[in-house]
Amino acid sequence: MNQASGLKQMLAAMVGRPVAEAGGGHQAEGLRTAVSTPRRHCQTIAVAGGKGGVGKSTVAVNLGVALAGAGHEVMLLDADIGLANVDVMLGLAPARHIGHLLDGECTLEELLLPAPCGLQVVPAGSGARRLARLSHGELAGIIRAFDELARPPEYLLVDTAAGLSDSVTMFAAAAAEVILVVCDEPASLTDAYGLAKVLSRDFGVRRLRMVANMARNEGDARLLHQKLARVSDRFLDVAIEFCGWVPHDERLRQAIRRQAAVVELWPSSPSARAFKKLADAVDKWVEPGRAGLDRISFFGGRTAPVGGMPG
Ligand SMILES: Nc1ncnc2c1ncn2[C@@H]1O[C@H](COP(=O)(O)OP(=O)(O)OP(=O)(O)O)[C@@H](O)[C@H]1O
Repeated sequence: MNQASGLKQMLAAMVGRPVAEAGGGHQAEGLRTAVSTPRRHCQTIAVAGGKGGVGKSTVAVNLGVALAGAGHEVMLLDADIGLANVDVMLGLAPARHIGHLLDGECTLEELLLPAPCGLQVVPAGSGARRLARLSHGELAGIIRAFDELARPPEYLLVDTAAGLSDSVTMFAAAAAEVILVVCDEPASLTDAYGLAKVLSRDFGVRRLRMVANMARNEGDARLLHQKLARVSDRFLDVAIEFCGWVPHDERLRQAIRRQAAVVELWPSSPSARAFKKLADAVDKWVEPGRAGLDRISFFGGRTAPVGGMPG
C-alpha cells in the first residue's frame, strides 16, 4: 500500500466511527481523552494556503481572536506541528504540546492555553524532529481527540503548515471548511491551486473559501480571487468562493512583533477591521448539509474517497 492510499483509507475508515474503533494506528494509542458529555455543533475551519509566509497563522490567530471577541467559544489548533508559531505570535508560554498528548501524558483539555478574548490555543510544539514527521495514525489521533472534548467550542480553527504534506491535506480535508489564504504573488496562486487540486481530487472537497491577504483594496482582492477561480473552475471540480480580504497593514506587523493580535491591540486599524468583517462573514456561513451535527469531528460529515488514489 503506498503512502497516499494509506492516508485515504485511514480517512475512509475513520468517518463516523467512535474513537475506540477508529484504528488510528498504534502510534496514537497513548492518547488520553477526557470523559465526554453531550456535545454541541462545532464549525471546524482549516486555514491553509500552500505557500509559506502568505499569512495563514496571522489570519488564523486574528480570526480566532475576532470570533472570540464577538462572544463565541473558539479554539485554535496550531497544526504546524513541530514548528509552532501561534503560541509565539500570542506571547503564550506552553508547558506542554501536542507531543505530550500523543504520548498519553495529558488530555487535549489539559493542553488548552488561554489566549486573548477567551480564545483557547492548542500548541503545536517546536523543534522536535519527531513532531515534524507524525504518522497517519498520529495525525488521525489528534483529529479524533477533539471528538472527546467535554465542552466543544463553537469554532475550531486549524492553522495548517505550508506545503502539501500529509499533515496539511489531512487536517484540511478533515475540516468542514477550508480558507485558502492567498496573496498577490505567482507562487501563492500556484500553491493555492495545487492544494485545491489535491483536496478536490483526492479528498472530494467541493468548496473552498479564499481570503486575499496583503491586498491593496477590495478590487485587487477580488481580481486575485478571479484569477484563482477562473483556473479552478476550468480544471478542477471545486468551487472557490471569495470570503474576504485583509489589507497590508504595518500595524499588523507591529502587533506581531509585540506578540499580540492586532484585533486586540489596535482594534480600529485597517487589518483589525478586516478581521472583524471576516469573522462576521464566517459567522453567517450556513452548513445545511451538516446542520444538527452534534459533535466535533474534523470529518464533519464529509465523506472520504474510496477506491484507488488518482495518479
Ligand atoms: N496583512 C498583512 N499586513 C502586513 N504584514 C502581514 C500581513 N499578513 C501577514 N503579514 C506578515 O507576513 C509574515 C508571514 O505571516 P504568517 O507567519 O502569518 O504566514 P504563514 O503563511 O503562516 O507562514 P508559514 O507557512 O511559514 O508559517 C509575518 O511576518 C506577518 O507579520
